[in-house]
Amino acid sequence: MSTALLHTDSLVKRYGGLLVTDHVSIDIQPGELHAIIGPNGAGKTTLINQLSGELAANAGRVVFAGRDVTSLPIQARARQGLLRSYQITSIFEEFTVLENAVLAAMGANEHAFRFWQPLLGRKVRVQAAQEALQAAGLGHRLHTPAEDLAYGERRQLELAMALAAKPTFLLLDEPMAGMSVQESASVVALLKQLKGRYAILLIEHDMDAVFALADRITVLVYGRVMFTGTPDEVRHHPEVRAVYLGEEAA
Ligand SMILES: Nc1ncnc2c1ncn2[C@@H]1O[C@H](COP(=O)(O)OP(=O)(O)OP(=O)(O)O)[C@@H](O)[C@H]1O
Repeated sequence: MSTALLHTDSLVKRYGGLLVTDHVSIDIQPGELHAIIGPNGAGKTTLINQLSGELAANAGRVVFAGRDVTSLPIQARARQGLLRSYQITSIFEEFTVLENAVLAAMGANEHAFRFWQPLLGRKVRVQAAQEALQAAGLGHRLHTPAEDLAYGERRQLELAMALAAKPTFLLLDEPMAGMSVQESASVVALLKQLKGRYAILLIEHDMDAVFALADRITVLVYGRVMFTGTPDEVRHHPEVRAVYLGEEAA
C-alpha cells in the first residue's frame, strides 16, 4: 500500500486526438515539495487542473489521503485539504486583506450560510487568517483594502487565503509569474518556510527557484513523465538535459 499523500494512477486527458496527459503516474509524500517542470505545452497546467478537480480525467485515478477523489469536484477536494492557490478563491477588492483571509478560512459552505455575521467577530477564523497572513508575509497589511495591494502582494494574499483554509496539500501554478526579482525572492523564502508543513506541488518556470526548493522534480514532456528524481538527479540526467535543461543546468 502506498504511503503517498497524493498519487495518480495512469491519468489521462485527451483533447480530440491530442493526448495532453499521457498515462501519468506520480506520487507525492506528506510534507514533500514536488515540482513539475517541462517545456511549454508539456501539460503541466492540465495536470494540476486534473488534481484540483477543475478538469475531469478521461482515464486513470487520483487518490488523495487514501481516498479515490477522481470523480470529486473542486470544492469537495478542497474540503479534504487538497487546495489550489490562485484560483479556488477570489479576492473581494473592497474588503481588507484580513477580511479576505477570514472568508477563505471560513470555506465555501460556511460563507453561504453565515455571510451576514460580522466577519471580524469570528475569533477562531480571524486567528487562522492572521496566522496565514503572517506566514505569507502580509502581517503588516491586515487592514489594507485588497484593491490597494501591489501585484506581488496580491499573489501573497492569494497564497495566504489558501493557507487560511488549512490545506494539507497545496497546488501552486507559477506562483512567481509576473513578479519582480525581489518579489520572487520573497516567495521563495516563504515557500522554504512552508516546506515540510504542507505537501506542495509546484509548477514554476524559474529553474533557480525550482532547484532551490524541490525535494523531487518530475519532468513532463508531451504529457508523459520522462523522469522523476531529486534536483541533482534531474540536473545530471542526460535525456532531461538534452530535451529541456540544455547546458544551463551544467
Ligand atoms: N482546452 C483545450 N483544448 C485543446 N487543447 C488544449 C486545451 N488546453 C490545453 N490544450 C493543449 O494541451 C497542451 C498542454 O497545455 P498545458 O497548458 O497543460 O501545458 P503547460 O505545460 O502548462 O504549458 P506552459 O508551460 O506553456 O504553461 C498544449 O498543447 C495545449 O495547446
